[in-house]
Amino acid sequence: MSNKLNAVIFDLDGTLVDSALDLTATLNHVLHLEGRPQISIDEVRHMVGHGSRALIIKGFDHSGEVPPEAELDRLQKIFLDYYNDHIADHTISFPGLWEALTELKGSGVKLAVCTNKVEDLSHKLLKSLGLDDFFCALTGGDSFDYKKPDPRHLLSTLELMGCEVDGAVMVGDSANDIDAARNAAIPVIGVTFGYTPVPVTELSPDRVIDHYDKLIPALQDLMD
Ligand SMILES: O=C(O)COP(=O)(O)O
Ligand SMILES: [Mg+2]
Repeated sequence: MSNKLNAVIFDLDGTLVDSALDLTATLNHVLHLEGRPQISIDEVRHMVGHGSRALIIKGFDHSGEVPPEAELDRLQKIFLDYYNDHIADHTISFPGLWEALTELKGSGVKLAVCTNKVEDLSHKLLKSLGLDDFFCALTGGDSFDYKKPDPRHLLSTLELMGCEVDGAVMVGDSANDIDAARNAAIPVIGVTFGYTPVPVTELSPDRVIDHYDKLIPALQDLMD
């Protein structure tokens, strides 16, 4: 790998932002409308990362039958409408993120977001949190016919950034991020504060950080 860092691609939920409260409230809104019991934030934390439809399926599976596809279409629409209105009620960026992004961008590294969340809503969330200006590209779960863990999701994001695999690093919280990066031959940093049913260390990312003040040292370490 080149020893010059050119691009850092971040996952969104559980990596850049702590969105579990708003995702839980949205899922509970849909469950309530369907007469299902509510679900706790700790359970939802283990269900995020595969997009809203997967979250709805896991949420319903938790208390009984998963609705058929046509019903899921209707429920996903309700979910996305409600989430659109509550996307940043409680969602915040993780500590130290702002400082790390400022330093990276200031040193000429291109930054992007690659998430399985819907692209429009991801833009809206970053804008609501004042983070959108840091990123030169954002791709979502509906941007292409493929999404993480498919490596093409990362490779297409890099293409939009005008960057090569060489000199790029992925930062993520779950297996989808680590698998996508591995399959794209991009080194990956795992964050311990995100949403994953298994500890991120068990997924064997190239480096692990527990706070954004460790990001730049970890990136430098990877480039050595
Ligand atoms: O599950 C989602 O909606 C998105 O999750 P991600 O940002 O971690 O890819
Ligand atoms: Mg994530």
